[in-house]
Amino acid sequence: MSATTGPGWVTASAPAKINLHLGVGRVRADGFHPLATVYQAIGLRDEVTVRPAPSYVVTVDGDERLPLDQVPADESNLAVRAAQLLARRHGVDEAVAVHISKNIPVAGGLAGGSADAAAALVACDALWELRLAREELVGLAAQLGSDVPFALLGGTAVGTGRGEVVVPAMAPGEYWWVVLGADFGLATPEVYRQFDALHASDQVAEPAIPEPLMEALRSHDVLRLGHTLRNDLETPAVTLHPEIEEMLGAGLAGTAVAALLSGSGPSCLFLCDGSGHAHYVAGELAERGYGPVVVTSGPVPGARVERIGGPR
Ligand SMILES: C[C@](O)(CO)[C@H](O)COP(=O)(O)OP(=O)(O)OC[C@H]1O[C@@H](n2ccc(N)nc2=O)[C@H](O)[C@@H]1O
Ligand SMILES: Nc1ncnc2c1ncn2[C@@H]1O[C@H](COP(=O)(O)OP(=O)(O)OP(=O)(O)O)[C@@H](O)[C@H]1O
Repeated sequence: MSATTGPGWVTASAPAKINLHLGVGRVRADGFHPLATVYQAIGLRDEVTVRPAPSYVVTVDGDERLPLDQVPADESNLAVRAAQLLARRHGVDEAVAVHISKNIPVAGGLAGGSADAAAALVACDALWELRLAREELVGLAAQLGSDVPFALLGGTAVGTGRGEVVVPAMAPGEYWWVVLGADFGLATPEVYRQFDALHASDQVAEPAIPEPLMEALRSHDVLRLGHTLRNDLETPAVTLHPEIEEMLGAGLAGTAVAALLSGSGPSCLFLCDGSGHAHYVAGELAERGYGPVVVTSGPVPGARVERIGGPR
């Protein structure tokens, strides 16, 4: 199929994700770790625009505080891989130019590449007028990366398997977060390898979702949620980069309800009691020279079409 009608371009957005709980089990035979995680999509988001082009190309702009030159500008970019996978599966022989407007820290543990892939899937679905069911897109998403299905779903959700099996969770109300970026990145596989090294001689329990956390979410109890946040990758990440410990402590000294490493790091998250409190904590961090700092809230919806231009 090569479309000659339809939209001229499509822009989709995709949110960053955080893990309110990241329980990690012993590495599986396929090299992935079994997870029991609770994801939340937050307001910090990238936008991905696709338009027909003679070949696959990618351009990037966005928040100038980010190392935008570290986002791959070739076919290794996860958004391009998403577009190519969708085209291959549905017999589309048209290539697209992909433009990413980036706000999510790169290699920061906030699943920015996964967000871009999810946005590219929904944008290309609209551009090529495929109108696929969400479940079909979720199936493709899982082939692109463990975090990509959640980037499509959004909200608050429980993730199992290697993180790709996602089920919405009951979590009414909103939560306010301060996201503190680092001036270095962390490679996810390296952090998982460090987890393995630290647990080489332990019994690693099967990961499970803690009921007190789910109860705190159901009753929208911010203080209780703060007591139940946990990330099994925090110690491995701190072992690799001890300065993360200082970053986490800085938010707590700034009176955050709780501090947590985001995913595989190095971004740090501070749970706050409302918008005013979050802006206060962010101000405290910035005053002490920490940054970049972003105030955001969650949950928000997953990847979705924002604007459509055209016709061709
Ligand atoms: C840390 C998290 O962000 C938490 O949500 C994810 O587990 C990472 O998900 P992701 O970046 O989408 O990861 P993938 O692209 O699927 O895998 C990249 C690499 O991370 C490691 N990996 C990932 C997921 C998982 N459950 N176990 C792993 O060990 C593997 O070395 C894998 O080769
Ligand atoms: N669209 C993209 N945006 C950012 N990085 C990308 C993208 N596509 C591929 N990458 C590569 O993926 C690596 C990880 O980037 P990403 O920003 O997704 O990290 P992350 O948030 O730590 O990932 P995760 O939390 O999913 O493990 C980058 O170093 C980069 O080389």
